[in-house]
Amino acid sequence: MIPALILVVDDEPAMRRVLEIGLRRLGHTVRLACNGQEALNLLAEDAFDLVLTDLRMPVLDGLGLLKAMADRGLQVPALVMTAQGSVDSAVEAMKLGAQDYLQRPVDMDVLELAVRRTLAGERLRADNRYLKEQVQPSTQDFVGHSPAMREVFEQIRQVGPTRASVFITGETGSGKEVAARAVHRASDRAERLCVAVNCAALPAEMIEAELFGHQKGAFTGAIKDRVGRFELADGGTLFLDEITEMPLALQPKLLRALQEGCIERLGSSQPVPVDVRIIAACNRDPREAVRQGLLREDLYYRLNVFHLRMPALRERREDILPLAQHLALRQHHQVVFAPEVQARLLAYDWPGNVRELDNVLQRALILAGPPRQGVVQVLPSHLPADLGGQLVAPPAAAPEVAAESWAGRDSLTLSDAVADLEASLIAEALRRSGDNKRRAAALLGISERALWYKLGRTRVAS
Ligand SMILES: Nc1ncnc2c1ncn2[C@@H]1O[C@H](COP(=O)(O)OP(=O)(O)OP(=O)(O)O)[C@@H](O)[C@H]1O
Repeated sequence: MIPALILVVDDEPAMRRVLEIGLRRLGHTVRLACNGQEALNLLAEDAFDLVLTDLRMPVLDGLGLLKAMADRGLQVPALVMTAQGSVDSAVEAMKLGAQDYLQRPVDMDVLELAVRRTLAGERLRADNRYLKEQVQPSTQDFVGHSPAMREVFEQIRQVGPTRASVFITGETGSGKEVAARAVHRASDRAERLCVAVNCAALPAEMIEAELFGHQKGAFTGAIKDRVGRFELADGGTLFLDEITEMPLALQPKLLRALQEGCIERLGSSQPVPVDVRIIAACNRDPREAVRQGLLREDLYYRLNVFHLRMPALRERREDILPLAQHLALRQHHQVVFAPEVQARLLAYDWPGNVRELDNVLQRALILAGPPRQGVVQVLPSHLPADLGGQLVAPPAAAPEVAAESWAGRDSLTLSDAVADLEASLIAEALRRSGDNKRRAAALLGISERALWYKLGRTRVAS
């Protein structure tokens, strides 16, 4: 459990003392106030994690305190203590933002549970706030039908339930974060958080505080205590994306945290135990980064217990169309791709991988306009001009090539020439698709059925 700073507000000194002792025993730091006004003064001075308040008090009562907190935008979770039978005031308090209410006399076990639940809820909200800063992939969707992706799924199934650190490599946008979240979901930590940190997205000087948290006053601007992502991920998984971008000076501290299972917030020398599984990722060869002195070798070995390689999208072209459908559905669109669109999507090399496919699709959905009868038609004009156009269109050199071959021909009839050109394009499409008829048909911009028909009547060797 994370030790929290709790403000206890009660006008009865004996009750304050009992609560103080009980909460301290649970490892929390406790401050005391004897009415709402005093509480407000303390709230202005410190960053509290939780307020536990009585309702009936002189000067400013519990409801008045909750209202004043809301008016001042103080988002500290609050628990209220009510006298037995006073359900109305408990309801009133909940309406004013209290998380829960406890009946007096307060049972210490019930209090412990309520505090735990409230702090965990607050952690979850804090984590969501963090994660919203990043592109948050939908957690349940991990599409892949290709043999390469089936292999990835199998590896995740095997390594997921272990505690092993996983190192994911793969080109940008190939789905390393989606894979990391899938590993987390396949583990017995799935109920806890998977917290992501992109080491390249954060300024170097901020990474340390983000990871380890800080005490109030640890540096200029540290106006309150802050829990770091290590602590947020306690019991769960910490995903360190672009690990080779982590400042070299910080890497020994990370290694120590992994070896010792505890961290220290900046500005504090008190070790905080954390139970975190680490998944790291990078889109370059990590051994090269080690050779270049960007990634410490000892850290690399610690992280790379299990290596997972995400294949580039062009290595698994059969995933392109199902992924495109899936990404469109994510935007709540049912789509139909014109044959030429399919061909161009399949022919393109996707250096930005699934993310680039997603971008192309979002653009296409905008250009395609609203759905008709629930379906969006994506046409070639909705794709960027430079996307995959090179494959199906005959290359600029084609006329000369054709002209040469025409010279020695017996027949100059147009239908024979067109049939020959068609046959050679079909042969090329089959070659490029590894004799996969469905993919070859898409490359040619015709239906698979039409391809089978043409194969039946042409001289193409399939
Ligand atoms: N197999 C997949 N199924 C569904 N969506 C995917 C898949 N792979 C990637 N995506 C989507 O593509 C986008 C990029 O994926 P992700 O962020 O996991 O890539 P990455 O390899 O971590 O990228 P980077 O190297 O830039 O950090 C996300 O929107 C993600 O949801």
